[in-house]
Formats: sequence, structure tokens, C-alpha cells
Amino acid sequence: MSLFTLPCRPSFPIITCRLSSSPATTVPSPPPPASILPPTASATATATATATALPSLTCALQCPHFETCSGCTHEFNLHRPNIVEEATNFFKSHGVLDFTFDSCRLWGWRCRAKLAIRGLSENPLIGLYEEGTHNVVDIPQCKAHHPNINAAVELLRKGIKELNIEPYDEDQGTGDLRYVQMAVTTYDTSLPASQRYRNGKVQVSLVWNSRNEKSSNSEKLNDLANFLWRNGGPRSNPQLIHSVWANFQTSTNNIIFGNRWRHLLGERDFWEHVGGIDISLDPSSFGQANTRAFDNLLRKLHKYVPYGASVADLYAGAGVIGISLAANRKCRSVKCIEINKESRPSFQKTINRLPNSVEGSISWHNADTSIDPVSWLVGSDVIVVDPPRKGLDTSLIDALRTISSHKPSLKSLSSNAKEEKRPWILREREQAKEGSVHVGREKTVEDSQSLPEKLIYISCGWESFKQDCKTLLTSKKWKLEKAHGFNFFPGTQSIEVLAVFRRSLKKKKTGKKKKKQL
Ligand SMILES: C[S@@+](CC[C@H](N)C(=O)[O-])C[C@H]1O[C@@H](n2cnc3c(N)ncnc32)[C@H](O)[C@@H]1O
Repeated sequence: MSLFTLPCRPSFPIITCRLSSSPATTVPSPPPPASILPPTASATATATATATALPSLTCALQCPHFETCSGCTHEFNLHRPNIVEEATNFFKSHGVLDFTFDSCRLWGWRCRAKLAIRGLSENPLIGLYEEGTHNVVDIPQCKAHHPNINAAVELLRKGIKELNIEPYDEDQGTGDLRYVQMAVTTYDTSLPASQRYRNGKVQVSLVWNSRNEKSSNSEKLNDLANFLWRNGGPRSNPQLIHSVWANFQTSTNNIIFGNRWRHLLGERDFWEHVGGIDISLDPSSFGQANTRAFDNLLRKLHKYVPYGASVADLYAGAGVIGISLAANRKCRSVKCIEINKESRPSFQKTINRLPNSVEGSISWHNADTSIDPVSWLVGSDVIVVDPPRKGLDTSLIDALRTISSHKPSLKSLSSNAKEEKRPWILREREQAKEGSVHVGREKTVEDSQSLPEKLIYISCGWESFKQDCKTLLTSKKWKLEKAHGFNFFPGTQSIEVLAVFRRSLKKKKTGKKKKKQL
């Protein structure tokens, strides 16, 4: 059976709403009647409008899994979650009157999904946990997923049934298949740009309940991978599956991935194009779920970084933000700091593909931002932070709050210098070895001692952002200059924030010393 006769291959909604400014007093539109038809391609719109002007009918989730699945909490007005109101008021109260909100793509936006697999081989459940439980809800028609994730899930379901693959049983610790990660690449330059998104190919990572590929159930794993490849690989038209990976995990905790990864079939490297650069992402590295919205954010971010700046990208993952700045803003130096060592190969591949015209030093450091954060601040003009939902580490917040008191200590300088000898840099095309340093430009003493003038905070956790923002502002060391919101997770009450802070410089005393009165 061809993939396209599968009953659950969804239609492809491509409505895009775009709000350029965010009036604080928008009245939410009433919910649409239950019987409205799903949006169609003819409803495509890219409009600059206020929320009240947009018909809510075109912006409703209309997902059959709403309420049973925990993924979405917000059914109507996807283009403008209520939190935007709160954000607008929050930023206004801190002096930013022109907060903008980009509502981005409303359906089919999720290009990266981790799904649990439970149930029985004859009736597998592939989806998310029901709120507050470990009961998996099947979500074959998820409206958030890129449609090709849903198609790949259906193919996987078919494979599980045909090959009698046993889904994982959490209580017993038995079964074969625990989770699947599906990641879509829309990078295919053989297609016209307008067709690339809808023809995205899916990298499938099967989380297998065994220690490694030599375990007794590994034959089944290979059978399942071959099934996916035979039915969705290059022989199917259009190709659905980009590649198949295995991850081995036997622990009984809730951690999805184990440490062992194996590439099984298809292309090993996964490429995407965002922020003006080609990026490589291995399945073990962090990747943003909403590719299009992330691209919008990066393009906005570029404008806030001066040409030739020296940048520290903290919580960098595979360094996508930092490298994109290096390429677009001709940065003198970019340091990416990331705790997960698995992100290193992706960083290296991305660097190798940069055009030769990108000069300057770009490095990736496997380090914990919370340990000696001052050493990353000193010598940078701009700090970019993109922490997990819980927000900035306390030690980093403290370093930023007391920033001007950081005369670069000998410790900071030497620890930075020490790090500089160890980064995983670099441009393999220049045959740099691990442990060697590529510096496009010698570091000057002046560089090493300067303190950042700008802090750019990218946040996926609104509550922690508000807290961190207030802490920075009450320190009087930072002023909030600009803020933008992006609809990274339509269907939820979450937004991604890009906030720009400028360091308050002490005014120099201009008056002459008063003469002592005689
Ligand atoms: C929201 S992700 C952002 C990744 C990257 N900026 C991107 O957009 O692809 C947060 C990243 O911070 C990393 N991280 C978490 N705690 C960290 C720490 N203490 N020091 C350094 N990196 C950390 C995580 O591993 C993850 O890759």
C-alpha cells in the first residue's frame, strides 16, 4: 500500500497569521461553531493585522485529540494565546511599549516530536501521556505535527503490527520499543523553495529496550528499520523517511534516551536551513521543534548584534544561534557554551559547511554555564542566553547582576585562557585536531578585559523569564530595551521571548572637584 493511501495522512494547513504589533486591549474573539470546516489551502493568508481583525474561525485548533492529549491546552485563537496580553502588559510596565508578537505557522508547525509507545503489538499506542498519568494517548491526527510526522507514525504503527514488535511495558520493564523521536528536515534544494516544507523527510529514532545492538531482540530492531526504509525510503515516491537511527535505553527512570546511538539506514547527516545557514543536527542534540518560527526569531536577533562583535552564546546546544550570528554579523569571535557533549559533532559539521567568507573565531565549549560564568562574560560584547524552561542558573544571574564589579580576575582570565586551549572548534576543513585552537584573530588584552554591553535573552519559559528579568532590572545594571514574542508552540499558553537588555554604564563625573572653601 502506498503511503498516501493511508487513511490518516492529514491535509496540509498552511495558514499563517502574522501580527506585527500587539495592542494591549484586544478582546478575544468568540469560539467558532463546532461544525466549521477545516482550513484549506485557499485560506492561506499572511496578513499584518490586529487580533480583533482576524476571524477566529481560521485560527482554531480543530484537533480530534484535544482534551485527551496533553500536548495542547488552548483550542481557539491559536494566533494569539492569552499570554500575549500578559506579556504586552509586563513589557509595558518595564518601559517597552512596542512589544511585537509574531504568530507564525499555526498548524503542522512541529518538526520534532518525541512520542511514547505503549499498548500491544496488535494495537500500539503512539503519542503523549494523558495529563498527570503515564497512560499514552494515541494521536494519529495531531494538528501540531508536521503532516509527515503523522504519516511516519502511521507507517511505524503498521510495522509494529506486521512484525509483531512488542511496545514497552513500564510496569514490567519488558517489551522492545519504548519511544520514537521523529524529526523533519525541510532542507531539499532539489525542490523549489515553496515545496520544501511540505515535502519534509523524517529522521526516525527508535528507542529500543536493550543495552546495545548485540542484544537478543536486535533482529527485530533491524526488521523494523528495514520495514520503514522499504516502505518510506527512496523507493517510495515522494520519499517520506530520511533515515533510521536506534537509541538503546534500559533504565527504568523517565529519561527518554540512553547514551548509545546507532545510525541504521539512510543519510547519516541531517541538514536544515535556518538563520541564513545550513545546520546539522544529530538526533542526540537539542533541536528547536518549530523550525519556521525559530528562523523568524534568528532573523530578528541578527539585527541586535553589531557587526564585528564578540559574542558568547550560553546554553548553545549545537551552536546554531552563535554560528548564525558569526555568519550574518561577521563576528570577531563567537564562543558557544553547552553542557551536552553530544552536541559537539553537529557543531563541527555545521562549521565545516560555512562559506570561506566567514572569518573570525568560532568555538564550542563543553562546559557548565553555572560554573564560573564570569569567565564567559569577560571579553564578550554581547551575551546571548537561551536557557531551558527553568531559566538562568543562579550563579549566572548573580554574575550579571554584579557585572560592573567584575574586574577580570586573574582566575577568570586564566580559566578562560585555559578553556581556549581546549574548545572543540573548529573548522575540520582546516584539519584542526581536538585539543588544538583555531583563532582567526589573535585575542587582544583589550578583548579579554571588556565586559558585555548587551544581553540578549531567548526564553521558552515565561514564568522564569519574568523572574530573571525583574532580578536583572532591580540590580540597575541592565535596562530592558526591546522585546519580541514568537508563537513557537501554538495550541499552548507558551511563547518564546526575545528580550534585549543594555548594560547601564555609570555616568562619568564631568564636574571639577569643588575647591575646598577656605
Ligand atoms: C533551550 S535549549 C537551547 C539550545 C540552542 N540555543 C538552540 O537553540 O538550539 C537549552 C540548552 O541548554 C543546555 N544546558 C542546560 N543547562 C546548561 C548548563 N548549566 N550549562 C550549559 N548548557 C546547559 C541544554 O543541554 C540545551 O542544549
